[in-house]
Amino acid sequence: MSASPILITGGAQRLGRHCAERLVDDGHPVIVSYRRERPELDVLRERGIVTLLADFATEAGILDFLERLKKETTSLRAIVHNASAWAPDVSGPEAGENFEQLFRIHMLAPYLINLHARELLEACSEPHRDIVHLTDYVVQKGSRKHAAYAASKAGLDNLTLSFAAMYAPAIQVNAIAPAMIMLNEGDDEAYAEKARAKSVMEMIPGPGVIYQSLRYLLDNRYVTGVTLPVDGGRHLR
Ligand SMILES: NC(=O)C1=CN([C@@H]2O[C@H](COP(=O)(O)OP(=O)(O)OC[C@H]3O[C@@H](n4cnc5c(N)ncnc54)[C@H](OP(=O)(O)O)[C@@H]3O)[C@@H](O)[C@H]2O)C=CC1
Ligand SMILES: Nc1nc2c(c(=O)[nH]1)N=C([C@H](O)[C@@H](O)CO)CN2
Repeated sequence: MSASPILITGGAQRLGRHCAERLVDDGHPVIVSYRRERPELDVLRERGIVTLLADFATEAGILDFLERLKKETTSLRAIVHNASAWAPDVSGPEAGENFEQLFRIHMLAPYLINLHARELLEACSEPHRDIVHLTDYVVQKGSRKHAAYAASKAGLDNLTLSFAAMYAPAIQVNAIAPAMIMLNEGDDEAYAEKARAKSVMEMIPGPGVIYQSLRYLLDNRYVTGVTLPVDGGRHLR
């Protein structure tokens, strides 16, 4: 019997892409969802990664993705909810739509995918099945410029508890809460220096630390309903 794939949403770039490639290196079949076509996706396809188009900005987009996911596979080893928009708050008439879009990407998509793909996880013949939510350190603290983003990630963090209780013991459900893992294009040295100074580890570690955390959750048989902070000790500053 062939191994069940691991689904990573928003896996075309940065942390999701790094995890997808490392999982393939470790021998796992992988499915990634992507929103925008780009040449880098061909590199993933050449490595055997299945790529599925998905836009979680609308409920229809989420349900359409689920339909195509079920045509692609009959089982899943794990789901990693990584897709995200780090959209700043806006004022004026677009504020409500911005909030609702972040709610759909960070909360409604994981909620509906967890509900509708439960049967795929239960069909996995391996002993471990996992759901992992990528949240954010700001869930604890709020954010002056990304309040809607932080609130929707806080909702995702809370869903970790409910799904962990609902799906135990068959499926473990946990969250990873990162802070400053990778700079964005256009961030300058002054921004990087400020970012490094926010944690006691004083570094910008890169995506390897997220893969290590994901690997830990995938391999562990007794951890569920927890949020694993990966933030360089922000609370100690
Ligand atoms: N990077 C960091 O330092 C930190 C990251 N995190 C969290 O870790 C996770 C990964 O971070 P990072 O790699 O930086 O994330 P990115 O900002 O690179 O986003 C990941 C993917 O989400 C996809 N996405 C965005 N909007 C939608 C949508 N409407 N529908 C479907 N997919 C969408 C994008 O797809 P496409 O590219 O195809 O448009 C993108 O590739 C995220 O959940 C993030 O919030 C938390 C704290 C710090
Ligand atoms: N979806 C995303 N979420 C976050 C990103 C990002 O690029 N995409 N970036 C951050 C920052 O690195 C932040 O941790 C430091 O300013 C947070 N979330």
